[in-house]
Amino acid sequence: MAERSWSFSKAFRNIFSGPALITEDTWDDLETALITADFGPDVTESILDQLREDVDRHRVTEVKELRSMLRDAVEERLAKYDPTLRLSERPAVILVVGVNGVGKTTTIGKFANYLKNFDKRIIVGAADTFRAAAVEQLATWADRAGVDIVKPQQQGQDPASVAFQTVQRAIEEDFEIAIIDTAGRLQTKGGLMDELGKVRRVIEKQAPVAEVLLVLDATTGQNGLAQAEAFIEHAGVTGLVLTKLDGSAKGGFVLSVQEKTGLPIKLVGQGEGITDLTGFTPHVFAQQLVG
Ligand SMILES: Nc1nc2c(ncn2[C@@H]2O[C@H](COP(=O)(O)OP(=O)(O)OP(=O)(O)O)[C@@H](O)[C@H]2O)c(=O)[nH]1
Repeated sequence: MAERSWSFSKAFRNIFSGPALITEDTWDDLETALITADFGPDVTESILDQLREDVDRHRVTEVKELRSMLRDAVEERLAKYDPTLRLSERPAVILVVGVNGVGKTTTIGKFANYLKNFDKRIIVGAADTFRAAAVEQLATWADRAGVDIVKPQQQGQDPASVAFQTVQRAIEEDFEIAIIDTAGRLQTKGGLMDELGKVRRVIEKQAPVAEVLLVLDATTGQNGLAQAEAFIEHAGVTGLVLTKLDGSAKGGFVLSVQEKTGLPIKLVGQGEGITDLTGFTPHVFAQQLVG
């Protein structure tokens, strides 16, 4: 398996190249490595406490044993959150939200393509109506994925009306899943949330919202999280999508973002291609992260 940019194994290799027995230096090195990988101070401390306890209890003395212990600790923490997408409603309406440029439109294209592999009938809605380019970008992705799209009739049309029309078409024409793109610009927090609130209310006249997915750019780490705070507080987010993990050196963000937000990661983007999106599997992820 190719080593990923965010994998922790390089840092771990450095720890391995030191003495074979666990010393205070080992713990210092491990702490530095965890912080560098953006686990954040709280998660780092908590993992170290847990490992020290386990090392004492099981009388572990060798550095190499720490690796599998760390892998298990990371997996156990990742698995506390349920990554299952709730798509059983008909239609299952998914709202995709997040700040500018995090990869919402790209994610929708990849996600539509991924769902098509399960023989689902998908429609996407371009409710980011302020930028003509945003609508065209989604149309290109819809085309690539081979799914239908509802576009605004004119630029600047009320996003809620595009969302309404998307869900209406889904119901009338038996689409199983409707994925709605929303504007990413960070206006005043109030304006943005009013707009999203309206989109939601209008959808709910016809069908419940199955998922509100908040897209986060993994390369921005903890900063990106601060920017997305308004969505987490007000948009009724049900799950996270981490994009651009392929360009990130900070795999620890994956764990700290779940613990900080209390929200499960449901999808992971690792590239710009249409197949570069996967579901989130704690076991696989912990394996790739720790090595
Ligand atoms: N490397 C990499 N690039 C990505 C990934 N996801 C998205 N991108 C790139 O990120 C850039 C922004 O993606 P968009 O999908 O336009 O982002 P957006 O959130 O819809 O942007 P706005 O509509 O402006 O809010 C594009 O150049 C994408 O190709 C990913 O997983 N990996």
